[in-house]
Amino acid sequence: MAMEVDGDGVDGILQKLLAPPSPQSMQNYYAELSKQGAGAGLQVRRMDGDTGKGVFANEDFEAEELVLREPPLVGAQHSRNKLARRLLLDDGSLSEDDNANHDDMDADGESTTSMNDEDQDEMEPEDTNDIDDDCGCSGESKKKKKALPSDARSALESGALELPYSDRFPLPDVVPCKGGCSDDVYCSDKCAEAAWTNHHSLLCTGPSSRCKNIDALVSFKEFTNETNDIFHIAAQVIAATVLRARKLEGSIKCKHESALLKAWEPFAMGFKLLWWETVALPPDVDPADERQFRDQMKDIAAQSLTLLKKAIYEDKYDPLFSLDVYGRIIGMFELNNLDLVVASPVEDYFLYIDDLPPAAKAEAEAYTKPFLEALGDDYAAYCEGSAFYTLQSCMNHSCRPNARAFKRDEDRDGHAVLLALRPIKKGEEVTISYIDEDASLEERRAALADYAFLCRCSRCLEES
Ligand SMILES: C[S@@+](CC[C@H](N)C(=O)[O-])C[C@H]1O[C@@H](n2cnc3c(N)ncnc32)[C@H](O)[C@@H]1O
Repeated sequence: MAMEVDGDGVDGILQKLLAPPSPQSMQNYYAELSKQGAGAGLQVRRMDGDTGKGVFANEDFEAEELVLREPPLVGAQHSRNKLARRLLLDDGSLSEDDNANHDDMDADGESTTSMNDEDQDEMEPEDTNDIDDDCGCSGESKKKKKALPSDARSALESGALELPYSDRFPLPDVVPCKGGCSDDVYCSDKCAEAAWTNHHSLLCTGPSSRCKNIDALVSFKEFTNETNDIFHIAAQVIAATVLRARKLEGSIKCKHESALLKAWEPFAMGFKLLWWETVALPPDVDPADERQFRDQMKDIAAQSLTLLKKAIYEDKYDPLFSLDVYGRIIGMFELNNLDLVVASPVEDYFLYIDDLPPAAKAEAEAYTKPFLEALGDDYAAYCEGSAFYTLQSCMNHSCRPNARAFKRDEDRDGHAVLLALRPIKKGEEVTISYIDEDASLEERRAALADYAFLCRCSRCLEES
């Protein structure tokens, strides 16, 4: 059945989905966000020249003052991190509970954020604020592990053994997915409900899923895990748009086109370039093979889209499922996302034991040592993912930034948190650094190549 269109035809709607938002719609959208309390004290404005839009202070901020705290629009834990954690659990970890809550970015838990530019082969977190770069990710364990004696594991599981001082480290509840899949778990019913309503009901592989072809969805997820996590996020964007468009049609009798465009609005605001044309050429690819490399990336994206379409395609929203839109969603994420790192409560527990006075430590370690040996370096495994934030993603880079992403003690969830690095005056642009700004001009330029622009900040202009 052909798509029922309201007037512009399928190509016209596709063009509207791909077009940058008009200054008026942008102003209305961000003003509405601000009314809802997001980014009060900030204003998004189009910049002079070709830098697109930027974020400006609408009030004075003191040094170290909170500039922005906002929830993610979409995000996911890296599948490699998830799989590694599952292996870790099978391998005899303390309890499945330590994996709770972090599979979804709305979850509670201590986390750090940083601008992310990782490629499919580079899963290292960069610049994770208050956590060392050597993150001890469970996928990269160095210390040799020792199998956990089975009696120790079963004693813990049956409740016969309680680890010393563990009552001081209450682990969050694990809320399973509403649809019955085992792909995701949540920290609360609210969190599970929000993900279900937003995107997960269409992307769930469990018995109550609203996806019409679960086998295809499973194939899509397997393909994504093997190739690039970014496709999980692109699927979330598409599913969220479809679900919102359906709701809008139901509630205000919007025709398909208007419902689709309205549902797409939050993503329409994001800065978008075609992913395969934007990614920086990896150092091991000969520049002479650049075209071939980009075509390969495009081909992988096309394969993943074919699988996703088999699972959740709706002909009335056909333009949303085009390769052009898919490539720009991925490009938007690649250029704008933040890394999110959630520290494991298991690490806090072992550090606490390590810090006990000698006698108490020796007594506690009689119980904890086999568990620590079974975990190896993974005792400190973080939950890592990345997410897209509406306002933070509008912030331009500066090699002399006046704000930075940082988690304070009270920021124990997946929100992006930005603090002023120095006093910021009303009317001044708020900027963050996407890279390590302590590097030389040449190194900074090389690092920013991943973001596909030549920096025109005041420092680069001075130094060049
Ligand atoms: C995360 S977005 C920032 C918001 C963006 N200006 C917009 O219109 O949505 C990153 C993009 O903004 C532009 N940009 C950010 N910082 C810049 C800078 N210092 N110099 C030149 N362009 C910059 C580049 O095009 C970059 O790819």
